[in-house]
Amino acid sequence: MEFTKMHGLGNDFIVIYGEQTLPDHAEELALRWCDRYFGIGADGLVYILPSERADYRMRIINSDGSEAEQCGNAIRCVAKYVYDRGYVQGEEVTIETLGAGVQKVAIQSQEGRAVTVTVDMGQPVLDGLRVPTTIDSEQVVDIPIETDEASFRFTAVSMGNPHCVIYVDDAVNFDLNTWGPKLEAHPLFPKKVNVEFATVLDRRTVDMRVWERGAGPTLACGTGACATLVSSVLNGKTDREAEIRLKGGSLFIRWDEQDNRVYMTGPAAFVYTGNVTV
Ligand SMILES: N[C@H](CCC[C@H](N)C(=O)O)C(=O)O
Repeated sequence: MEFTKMHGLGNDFIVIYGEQTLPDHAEELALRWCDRYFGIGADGLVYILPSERADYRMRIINSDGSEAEQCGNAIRCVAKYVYDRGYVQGEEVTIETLGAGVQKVAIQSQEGRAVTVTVDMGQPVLDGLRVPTTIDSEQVVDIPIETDEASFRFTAVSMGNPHCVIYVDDAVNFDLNTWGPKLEAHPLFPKKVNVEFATVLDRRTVDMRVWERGAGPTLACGTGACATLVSSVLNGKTDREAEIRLKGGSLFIRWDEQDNRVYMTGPAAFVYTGNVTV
C-alpha cells in the first residue's frame, strides 16, 4: 500500500489516501507503522477519506493506537496533500473531522504547492463536563490539580480533543517526561488529556511544550496551540491573537471575538512517498 510521510512543524504522520473507510485493524496498523524502530515512524496515522458533507474526511490514529477526535497539524497536511495533487479547485478545501465537524481550510501557495495553511478550528468547548473533565462547571480556569508528588494549576479546553494547559516559569526546559504522563492519565480527565506547559513571554508570544495524549512528547501540537491561546485569553495573559512557539516552530492562532472560532495558521510539509505491506 502507498503511503505519504508528512509533518506539521515536526509533528509527523503517515498519510493514507484512497481508502473508502477506516480499516477495522487501523489500531494495529498505527501501532506497527508508527513505531520508530520497527516501522516507518510517526506520531500518528492519518486517513484521507470521502465525505458526504465536505470535500474530504480526516481520521487520525495516535501512535498508541487510540483514535483522536481532531488534529491541527494533520489537517494542514491533509489540505496540502489534496491541494498539491490538484484534487481541489481554488485555494480552499473543506475537511470533516470527528471533533469539529466540517472545517474550512484556506491554502497559501507558491508555484502550485501549499506552503502555509489557515484552518478554521471551530469554537472551543469550555464546559468542564464536555471537555471532558470530571468538573461540573461552565469553565475550568486556573484550577488546582494534584499528582502524587506535585500540584499545578490548569485550564481545560477542548478543540474537539481534550487539553490541559498549565503555566510554568520555563516551558522550554520543563521536565515534560516526568509530569506529562502523570497528567495525561489523571483521573480528572475521563478520556485522558493532551497536556500543554506554557510560558507567556508577552501579550502576543507564548512558549509551549506538549505531552500529547496517545503520542507522548511531540515537536508541535496544533490543537494544543489553539487550546493554549484560548486558555491564555481566559486567564488574562494574552491578546486574542498570538504566536505559539513550539519546539518544532511557531503556529499563529487567533480566537475571533465575533464568531468565537479559533483560526490556526502554520506550515505543512511533504517528506516522501513509500510503500508498505498491510
Ligand atoms: N494526540 C492528540 C491528537 C493529535 C493532536 C495534535 N497532533 C495536533 O496537531 O492537534 C489527541 O489524542 O487528542
